[in-house]
Amino acid sequence: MNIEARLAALIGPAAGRLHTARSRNDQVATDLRLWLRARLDQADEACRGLQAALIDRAEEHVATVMPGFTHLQVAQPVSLGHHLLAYVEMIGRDRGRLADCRGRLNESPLGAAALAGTSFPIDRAMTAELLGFDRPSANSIDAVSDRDFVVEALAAASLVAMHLSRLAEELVLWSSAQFGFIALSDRFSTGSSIMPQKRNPDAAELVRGKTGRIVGALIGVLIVMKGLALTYSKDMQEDKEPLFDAFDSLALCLTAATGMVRDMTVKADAMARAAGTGHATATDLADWLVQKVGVPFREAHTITGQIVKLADEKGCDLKDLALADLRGIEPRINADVVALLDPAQAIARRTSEGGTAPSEVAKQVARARQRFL
Ligand SMILES: N/C(=N\CCC[C@H](N)C(=O)O)N[C@@H](CC(=O)O)C(=O)O
Repeated sequence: MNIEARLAALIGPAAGRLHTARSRNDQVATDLRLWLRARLDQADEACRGLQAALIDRAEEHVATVMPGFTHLQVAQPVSLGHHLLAYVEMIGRDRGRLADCRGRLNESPLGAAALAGTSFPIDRAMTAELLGFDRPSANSIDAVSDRDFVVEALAAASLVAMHLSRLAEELVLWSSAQFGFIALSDRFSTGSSIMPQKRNPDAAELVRGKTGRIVGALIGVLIVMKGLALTYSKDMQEDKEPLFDAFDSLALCLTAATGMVRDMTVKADAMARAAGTGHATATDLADWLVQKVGVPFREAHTITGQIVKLADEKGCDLKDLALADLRGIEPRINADVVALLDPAQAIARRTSEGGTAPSEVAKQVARARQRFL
């Protein structure tokens, strides 16, 4: 209506012809699809940038040993590069979802008019093509009624944000004094107004926090839409604020995550030390007992459990026990086991496809570059 008024001021009554065969109902549905299409493309590009940063850092740290966790308890040693590539896969699926959403939303509602179509002899295929849509929408009532493309985009954005939030949580943990695995750069951390020693991982915390906003936007639009009889109702105007906010927040989060990954200093020594605690190679000992001594896995599990208990009593890690201590519990253990318990050797053995051995992670890096960049 504003454009029409401005045109009237410029060219006079002929401006009144502009709205022929149109309604705000098909116009707003068209404009929103055009806007969202551009933002989905930007989000995809930003995801690709994050993948590039993760792949570069993974390549640098193919053989950097760190503890892998389950239940946030030390589980088995892994390669840091392997861990970072896990996020590359997640963001890769996110990009697939953004692309699926783009494909489905790229139909032109223009010409649906208010809801029933129009008696004017318009060419919907021509306007669809001029606006870069794949085709005109098939049903004029559907064209002005639904905002499922908004919900779908917000769902895809929520999944990206959820992945970024998990990455951010790890950066928060890893940069703490207790972990000491990384240092975030000054660009992405701040001091405290009162405690001079502090470096707070603000940017990572904000990524985690903004994820709540983005998921909130998804739930908000779903709730707006769920009770609306067809076709257009003014309630649908409430889709804009959460949608715009969510995509602004997502862009910020992707920029911050990419910067943090590129800038972070990896403290490989601290990671290696941590991988040598928590008896991270206990599974390797149990597997050796199965493979070399021939005991059933359950018995190997029990023997290894007794050895772990002994290490706890002595206040050391499993890998630091003397051979005599190991043999005191299981006499069939021999000197081969000493090297076996080294975390670096533990990762090197896990050569199964997609596994954590540096040789395998190097292959994953090369494949990820081909698939995503
Ligand atoms: N008021 C209205 N549509 C407004 C759509 C734009 C709105 N700002 C939005 O974002 O949904 N619909 C009228 C038709 C019209 O004004 O074209 C109706 O269906 O009665």
